[in-house]
Amino acid sequence: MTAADATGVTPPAGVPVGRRVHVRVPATSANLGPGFDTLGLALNVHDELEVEATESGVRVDVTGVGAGEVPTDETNLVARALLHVFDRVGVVPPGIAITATNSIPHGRGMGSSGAAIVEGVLAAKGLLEGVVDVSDEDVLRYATELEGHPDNVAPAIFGGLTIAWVDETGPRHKQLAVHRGVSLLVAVPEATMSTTLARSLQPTEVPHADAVFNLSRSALLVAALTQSPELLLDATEDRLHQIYRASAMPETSALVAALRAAGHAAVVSGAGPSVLVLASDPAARLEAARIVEDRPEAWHARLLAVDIRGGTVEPVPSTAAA
Ligand SMILES: Nc1ncnc2c1ncn2[C@@H]1O[C@H](COP(=O)(O)OP(=O)(O)OP(=O)(O)O)[C@@H](O)[C@H]1O
Ligand SMILES: N[C@@H](CCO)C(=O)O
Repeated sequence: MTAADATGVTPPAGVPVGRRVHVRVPATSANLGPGFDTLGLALNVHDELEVEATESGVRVDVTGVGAGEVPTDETNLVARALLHVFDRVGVVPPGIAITATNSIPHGRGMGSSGAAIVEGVLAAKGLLEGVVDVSDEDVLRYATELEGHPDNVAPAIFGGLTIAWVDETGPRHKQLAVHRGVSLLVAVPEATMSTTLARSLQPTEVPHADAVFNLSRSALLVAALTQSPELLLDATEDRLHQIYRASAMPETSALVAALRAAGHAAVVSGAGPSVLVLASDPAARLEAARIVEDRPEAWHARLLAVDIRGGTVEPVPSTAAA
């Protein structure tokens, strides 16, 4: 039983020490050309982690991407997201031990920060099972509060293609299945690009004609990705973000231009510097991969698929003797 505090309000019971959850979250590619801060696609590259409620403190062990680079205390982005949820639901957090095995490249435009945030939020949801209900809509809300825009976190949570928007109630989403003819290529460079830097290059106002241009292309893109892949080249044109960021990533800009000149629907993936190609058939994807490999710069051409499952959290049975 939980005792009432001095105000007479009964605080929620805490999370039992020893409870463990397993979390798996996909990489994402946001914007998809014209859908700035709106469209996103989940990719079949995943971070996985185990999170345990402990007596005290926050400890993070990282294997794979980010090992030796990201913080291993409560300032780690996954830990921050987890603690944010406890704060929002008004439950005192237990100690936390996070063991992460990461595969999503950082700062490349494959949604690593959005994935890390969703990892922390889903871990909190799993640890809070039976204590406080955290719905899928809450997961989207808490993740967007930290990421600042919903276009990466929505596909990381729900999988597939997502349209995300924000109204007076908070972030919302619609998930869609991608046409089976669409195949994906992501060209990943050595260089990184911080999303914060990329966003600082955006103007606060754009010409009305450019806004109309992007409205038409983003509406068309939803049709192209779900029904009519032959329209992908026209549907991935953009005037709202890529031109403003091009000077910060000239090699990305040159690769997008070369691929598009050869008829491939290439766009900057997220805030860059990776390039996403939405190919309308597997042969076109291989031709695009050859263009990527022929560039003078070092690009890693990754043939990927759409993740349709989205982020998951599962309880890990206790190994302690009953
Ligand atoms: N698994 C993780 N654990 C801890 N910190 C992470 C993790 N993944 C990403 N980060 C943090 O997020 C930063 C990258 O975020 P940033 O938004 O700049 O790029 P991105 O999310 O990879 O790309 P984009 O938003 O364009 O898709 C990393 O440098 C690191 O500080
Ligand atoms: N919509 C975001 C995606 C990257 O986080 C941007 O382009 O800034």
